[in-house]
Amino acid sequence: MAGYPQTMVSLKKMLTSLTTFFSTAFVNLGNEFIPPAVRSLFFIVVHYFFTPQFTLIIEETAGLRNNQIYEAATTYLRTKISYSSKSKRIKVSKTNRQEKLSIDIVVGEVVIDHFENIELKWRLNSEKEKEDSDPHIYFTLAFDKIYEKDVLESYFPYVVARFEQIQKEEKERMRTIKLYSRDCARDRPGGEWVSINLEHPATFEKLAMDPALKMKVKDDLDRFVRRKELYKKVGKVWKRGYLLYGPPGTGKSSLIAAMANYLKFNIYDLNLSGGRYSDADLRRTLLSTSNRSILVIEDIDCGAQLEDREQENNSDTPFIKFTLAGLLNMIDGLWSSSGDERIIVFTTNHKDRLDPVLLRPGRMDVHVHMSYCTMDGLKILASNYLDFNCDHELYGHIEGLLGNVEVTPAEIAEVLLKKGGTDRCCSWQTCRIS
Ligand SMILES: Nc1ncnc2c1ncn2[C@@H]1O[C@H](COP(=O)(O)OP(=O)(O)OP(=O)(O)O)[C@@H](O)[C@H]1O
Repeated sequence: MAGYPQTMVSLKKMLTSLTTFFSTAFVNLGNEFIPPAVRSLFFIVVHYFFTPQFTLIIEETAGLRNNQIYEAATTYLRTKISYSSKSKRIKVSKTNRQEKLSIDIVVGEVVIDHFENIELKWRLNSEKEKEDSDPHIYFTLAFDKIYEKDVLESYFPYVVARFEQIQKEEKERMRTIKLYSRDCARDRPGGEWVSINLEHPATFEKLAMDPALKMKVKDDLDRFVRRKELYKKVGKVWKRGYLLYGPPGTGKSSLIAAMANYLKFNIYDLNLSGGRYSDADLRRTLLSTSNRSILVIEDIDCGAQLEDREQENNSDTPFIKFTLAGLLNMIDGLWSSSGDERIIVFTTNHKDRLDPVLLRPGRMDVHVHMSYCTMDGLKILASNYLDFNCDHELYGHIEGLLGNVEVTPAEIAEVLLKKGGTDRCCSWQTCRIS
């Protein structure tokens, strides 16, 4: 209470004592005679009149710098506006780059927030010193005086933390995902990473694959990104390996794009058959990938370029052909010192050709079988390409056909792409799986 005038302290004590006295007396005397509804009304009135309110003023700047609380409140209160019954007007806007409407508090409006059991009334104010001067905009925050310490020591840090979290999420949403591949035209053996923006529209929702498997992959990714502390605790490199296997055209590349879009991770596409790498080249290549990324090594069964380590005789530079196991050991070694939140995805059309040692957990933790099209997959494709979302009389017939033929989602997508856009119902009737 240091810094408060003595009269304020006495006033506070008196009001608090009065509140306590009236409440106790009322409880003791009234419990038997007064109906509960009247009793609660009494408590509201007592609380309203006898608990002193305290108001804080939060200006836009603190000296020459921005006031962090003001900035945090502006963002934080947007998440509270719709819940506040007191707001009669809100500001709404949307630019053509925004997906959603953004809403803002309007000058003069009150936004109510609750923190633990404290009710907090925010109000945005505007004042002009002179007719032609710029308006002075500031927040006031009113609450019961008894919670002063809680507001200053717990509520404000909470608002700032929420603001930082919202900002982080916003940044993640806006992040452009890059697809890196090797530019082998450069002088260096193995080339350099060059990037383009990944504009692959694949999402988990649009992928034609077994719904349970899709959910399993999504859950696994969620668990992986949440478990930073656990990986640290058990001394494991924070990485996860996926093996996607299945015939060509079943959506392995599409799944990788969906994973990148979902996690907002960049993709590094390492085509080992396209470059000639010495040990040092490969190490440099891997070290120049960033955290929060997916390293893709496609078609790992195409072993011609991944035979046993051997040195080529006809060159001064020791170019080396790698075994996959050698490459993975190198990755483990490098990432154990510099890699965080890394995903490595291998694809193959022939899982059976891979050395079982490579398939063990820790190397390839999750095996995902991308299969020929099933009825569930077909319905998703029909919805993607024809906006067709209900059952169709032909579905029974198609299900029978799918049981007898092996057709990839890519093949079906191709047919639907040709048919889509015209008369949808008619085109659906004429799609044939042959
Ligand atoms: N499961 C799927 N869901 C939705 N679309 C798919 C699926 N599989 C294939 N497609 C469509 O077919 C195209 C080719 O598929 P994709 O390249 O993902 O297959 P892949 O299994 O990676 O083939 P490959 O083994 O030849 O690389 C995709 O761009 C997409 O339009």
